[in-house]
Amino acid sequence: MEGSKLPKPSGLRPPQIKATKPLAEIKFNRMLSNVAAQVSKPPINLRRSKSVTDIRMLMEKPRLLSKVTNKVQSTRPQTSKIAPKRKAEKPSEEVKPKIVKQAKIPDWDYKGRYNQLREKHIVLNEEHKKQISKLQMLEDVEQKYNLIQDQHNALEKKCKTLSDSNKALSNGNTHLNSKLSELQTNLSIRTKEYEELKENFDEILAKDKINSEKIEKLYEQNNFLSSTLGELKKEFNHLKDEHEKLDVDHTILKAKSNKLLTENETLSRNLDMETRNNMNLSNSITNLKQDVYNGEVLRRRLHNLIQDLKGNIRVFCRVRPPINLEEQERLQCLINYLDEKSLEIRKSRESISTTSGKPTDIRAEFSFDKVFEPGSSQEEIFEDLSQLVQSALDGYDICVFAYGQTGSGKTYTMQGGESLNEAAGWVYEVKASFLEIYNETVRDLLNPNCAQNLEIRYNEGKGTTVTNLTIQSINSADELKNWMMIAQQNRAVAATDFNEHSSRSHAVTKIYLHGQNNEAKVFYTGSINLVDLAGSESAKTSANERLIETKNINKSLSTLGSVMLALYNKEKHVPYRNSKLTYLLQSSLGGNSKTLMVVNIAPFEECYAESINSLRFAAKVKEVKMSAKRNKAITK
Ligand SMILES: Nc1ncnc2c1ncn2[C@@H]1O[C@H](COP(=O)(O)OP(=O)(O)OP(=O)(O)O)[C@@H](O)[C@H]1O
Repeated sequence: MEGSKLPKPSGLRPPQIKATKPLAEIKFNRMLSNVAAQVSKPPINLRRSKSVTDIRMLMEKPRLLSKVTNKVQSTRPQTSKIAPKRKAEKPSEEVKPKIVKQAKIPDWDYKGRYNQLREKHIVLNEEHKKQISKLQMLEDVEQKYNLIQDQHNALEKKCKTLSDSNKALSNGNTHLNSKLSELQTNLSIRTKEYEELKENFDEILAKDKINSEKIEKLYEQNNFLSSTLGELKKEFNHLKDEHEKLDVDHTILKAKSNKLLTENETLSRNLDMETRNNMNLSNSITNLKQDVYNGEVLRRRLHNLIQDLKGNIRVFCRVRPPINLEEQERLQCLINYLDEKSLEIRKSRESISTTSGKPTDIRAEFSFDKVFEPGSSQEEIFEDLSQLVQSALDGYDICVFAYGQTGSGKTYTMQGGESLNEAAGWVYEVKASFLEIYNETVRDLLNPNCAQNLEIRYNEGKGTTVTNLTIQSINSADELKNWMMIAQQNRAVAATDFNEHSSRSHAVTKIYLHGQNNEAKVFYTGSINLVDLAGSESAKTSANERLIETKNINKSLSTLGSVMLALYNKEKHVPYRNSKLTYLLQSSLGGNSKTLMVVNIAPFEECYAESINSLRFAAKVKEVKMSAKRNKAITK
């Protein structure tokens, strides 16, 4: 400053200047060294001094400031709104005066030296100005520094406070840590407990689900039961009403009951008497039943005795009537029915000799067990036949033959009905078989197309049987008739000169009877053979093509006669085996049977010869006597 006020050099020789450093420079240097010494000293109160030495310090301020700022920042929370620190300013190098080394001017050259100094002065003057402005700036900085220092102090205080709080927090933290570990332990225990509880809870949930389902079902049941209960309540009310009514009735009935009880006691006494009477009656019934059975046994014995007395072979004669106008116009024999057992037969009047006036034909008289006139009915025939049926029911084998020439009425007679005796505690099981013998061959009339062989077998104990023969159970007379019709339709039918539908075979209907008396615990087995014989006309009257049939028929019929005769003569050998018919009927023609022969004759004169033959044959049969033995009664 002083330099700027230096006087202008005169034209004189410049004063001698010692070769020492200029004064300003020396001062300046001194100042700098002071500043340096101050800086190295311990901190000072910056406010106290505003000297140039302090300037040096001030130059150092940014560094201190930055240190303080850094400390404050490290203690201060990040959210502090303090303005960002200013960039520390390095001590400017421009402070040092830039002295250009110049060529050494000789001491004597004052002017030169003056100029040189002048230049230096100018430079230093400028430098001074700069330093002044910088000083000004430093003063500002100082103010700021003071402000910052205050802030720093405040911050330090705060920092201390914070440190204290930090310590307190640290202590708290330790406490909290111990608490935390405690809590963690608790937490693990609680977690375990929680897991257990969770498991329990899950179990409970599962149970709850099941229970919910059960509850739903129970709800449904409850609803159903509620509705049922409602209905039951209604019913209950209804029943209650009825119960009340019944109560009333009950009272009335009780009164009646008491009355009846009294009556009952009286009746009870009477009943005891009745029971005693009933027991007496029951005993009487048992005795009577026994009497009935004994009477039945006696009746059977007597019946059989009568049948025996009548003869085991009985012969009926039946004369059939002309059945239509044409037959009525035909010439007829003269038949006199002498009584119910005999008849006389002869040719019509036209046969009487015109010369002698005496009949030219043979006059014949026959006696039988019964003679049935043309007007007699099936019922009349059956009335007599039924005695034999009764014998069959009593355990005898019965054989009923219808003998006679073709068209004489054999089949008609055999088709008569029958009734079964179910009286006196007897129950009968009836079966039937139907067969025919045609040209010595046996055929099942219920199974005419049967391919199997039907063979007749005779067994001494069992009687005669036919292999593969159909034996049909019969439940009523109508059923039997029905089967008989079927069998009749299946018979071999062939036309003959005498009867268009004449049968050319022997038909045997066998009815098997099994009688059982459950009270007496006995049963009998008997049978009825209804034999519809083939026509008995002689061979000469038959058509040629039927000759073989006729021969077979006549052979079997003559064998039948021979068998009868042998039985009549009590011959040892009876020729049953000579024909299928006699072989089949062996057990029914022998000693253990009762036989009825119905000889049928036609009333026509042209049949006279055959009628005489038939009547003679029947008369012979009538002579045969047999002693029939009843099948043994089997007691259960
Ligand atoms: N007592 C009777 N009353 C009424 N009609 C009868 C009587 N007997 C037989 N007839 C009738 O005479 C006819 C011949 O009778 P039926 O066929 O019974 O003879 P048949 O001797 O059995 O002959 P065949 O040997 O050819 O079998 C039949 O039309 C039958 O109805």
